[in-house]
Amino acid sequence: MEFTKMHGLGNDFVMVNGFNEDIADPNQLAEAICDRHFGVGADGLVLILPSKQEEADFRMRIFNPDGSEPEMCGNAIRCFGKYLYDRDLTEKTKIRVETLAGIIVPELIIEKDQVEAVQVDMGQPGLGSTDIPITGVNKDKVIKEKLEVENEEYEITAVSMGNPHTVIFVDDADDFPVTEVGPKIEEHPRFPEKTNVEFIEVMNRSEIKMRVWERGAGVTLACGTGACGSTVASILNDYTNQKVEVHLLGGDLTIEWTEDSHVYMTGPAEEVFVGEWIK
Ligand SMILES: N[C@@H](CCC[C@H](N)C(=O)O)C(=O)O
Repeated sequence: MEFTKMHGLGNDFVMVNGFNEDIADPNQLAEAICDRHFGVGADGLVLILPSKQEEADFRMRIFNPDGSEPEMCGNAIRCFGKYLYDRDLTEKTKIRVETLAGIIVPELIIEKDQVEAVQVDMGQPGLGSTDIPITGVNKDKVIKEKLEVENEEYEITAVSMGNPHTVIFVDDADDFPVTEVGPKIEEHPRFPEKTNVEFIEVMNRSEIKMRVWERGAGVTLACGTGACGSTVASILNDYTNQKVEVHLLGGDLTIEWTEDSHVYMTGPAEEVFVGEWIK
């Protein structure tokens, strides 16, 4: 099976062209191929597929390293756009991609026939408690909600970008024990579908610093949907303006929540190598 290794700000993916390859068990393949010791090593397996819906050009499926299938991945969809363009699989630069979070639209920013960056219309965030979903509260916005975790109480803001995000504002993101607190919140019983967890330090009204614990993946260098969810959470709490530079361990993303209530994400996508999986 031929694959391509790509990344968006160090959030790395094994990309497989499902037009050519028949993947019988993608959940199992994701666990094996994402393993950093016995596999290729990645934060996710991404399948490039024909769309099932007429309104979409292609379909993206993404699998976490634990084999679970999330609804969406922001860094992967930028890689998805670059993959299609570089292999002449489309002439479009604005591509409608079917995902479990609905149709998402990456737009390629091309300079000298190279994909320099990708701006993605990530759609409208879900703000209600049933959108996230989170139990024990019935509200149209989940802001400054108390969450008991063992003997600690955290104040959370929760946002859905198709997938669930729980945002905690901290004084010092670099110093925060992400690997200790992240998994406890990911698996907290109030999140029936588990959750991604973002730890956010607000630097000023147009910059935030983010560290993330991803559902099904653990610590990653960047999370696109997480950067979008965290920007929306920062705006809901009136900590920032509508357009924010998000500083992640792997680099920066520009996120804007515009008046049409859609979230736009702009950032890079890189190809690293191609290979053959022989297992
Ligand atoms: N890294 C991704 C998000 C991948 C899915 C996530 N782990 C989940 O389970 O929801 C991104 O860039 O958005």
